[in-house]
Amino acid sequence: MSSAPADPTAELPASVDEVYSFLGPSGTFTEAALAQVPEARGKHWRAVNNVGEALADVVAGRSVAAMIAIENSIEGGVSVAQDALATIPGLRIVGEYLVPVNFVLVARPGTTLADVHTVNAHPVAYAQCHQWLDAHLPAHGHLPASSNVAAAASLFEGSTADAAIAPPGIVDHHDVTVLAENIGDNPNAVTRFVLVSTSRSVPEPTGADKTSLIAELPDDRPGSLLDLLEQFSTRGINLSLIESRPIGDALGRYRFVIDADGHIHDERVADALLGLRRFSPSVIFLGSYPRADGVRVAFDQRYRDDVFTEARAWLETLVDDAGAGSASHG
Ligand SMILES: O=C(O)C(=O)C[C@]1(C(=O)O)C=C[C@@H](O)C=C1
Repeated sequence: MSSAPADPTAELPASVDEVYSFLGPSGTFTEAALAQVPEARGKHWRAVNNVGEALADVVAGRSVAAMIAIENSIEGGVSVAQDALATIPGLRIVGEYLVPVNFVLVARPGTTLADVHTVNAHPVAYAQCHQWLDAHLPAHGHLPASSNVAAAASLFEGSTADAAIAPPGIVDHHDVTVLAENIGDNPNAVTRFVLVSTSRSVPEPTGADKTSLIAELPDDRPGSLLDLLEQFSTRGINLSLIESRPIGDALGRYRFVIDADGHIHDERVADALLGLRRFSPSVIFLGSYPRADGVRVAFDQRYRDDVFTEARAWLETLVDDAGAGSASHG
């Protein structure tokens, strides 16, 4: 699945810049996402057990960056990742990667579908295979796993599960029997991954960029969410994602996870951030980075950089005039 599979026995490199953390073991979709990062090629890939451990590596300086799943086209946002980005200070998204995901049902050799009572699977993968499971194993039980590859590996490590949901490439890693192929509800499912670091330097704008933010509403009143959305709509900014997550301190309190088209170095995006900052009690800037699909989203020409610059120059003219005691009304 990946060009540079992790080698857990490899010696730890001298510098932390050489280490990338990812959800292991080798063969996961997360590893396939890391394989898309040119800077990670030839470096040490540290396989960890969950998103929290991957991000803790970055915060503690054990790795330069961590690859984490953030959104699936069927399941939506990966809540554990969204919540971690909202609560762990200092994290920045520096890249976005897409991996098509499809799944097989595997078992120990000799097992048939009729023998399967319990299925081991990562919760995000499990949620993408409901239709097939309901149709073919309506009475099965689910045993959660830390990753899809870990689910398959556990079949040989004393797991009580009879089968596991895994990536098709699992046959290269374990001596499993494939009981069924393409068991995902949607053959075109895609998972979006992000590379997270603590670097304060923002990737250069490419013209096809995304800005990720997490913001809270100032108060619980009619129109509050509309006020938040207006910060973007009045600057001609499209949102590709907006999801609510409970803040966790009381019922009915939410924070909003937002992906906006554009880069913080785009005048319209910077201006929306200023508006958001004035309005919201908590704005987390998670980063501006190139879109994985490279799509340059069209926007209304009234929100071009030079239109903002020209308007600011006009404002400065007014201030100069006023200072000289001859305010212009032009
Ligand atoms: O990377 C893997 O293979 C995983 O098991 C994790 C994960 C996820 O966390 O969303 C990745 C992609 C799939 O959508 C399902 C599970």
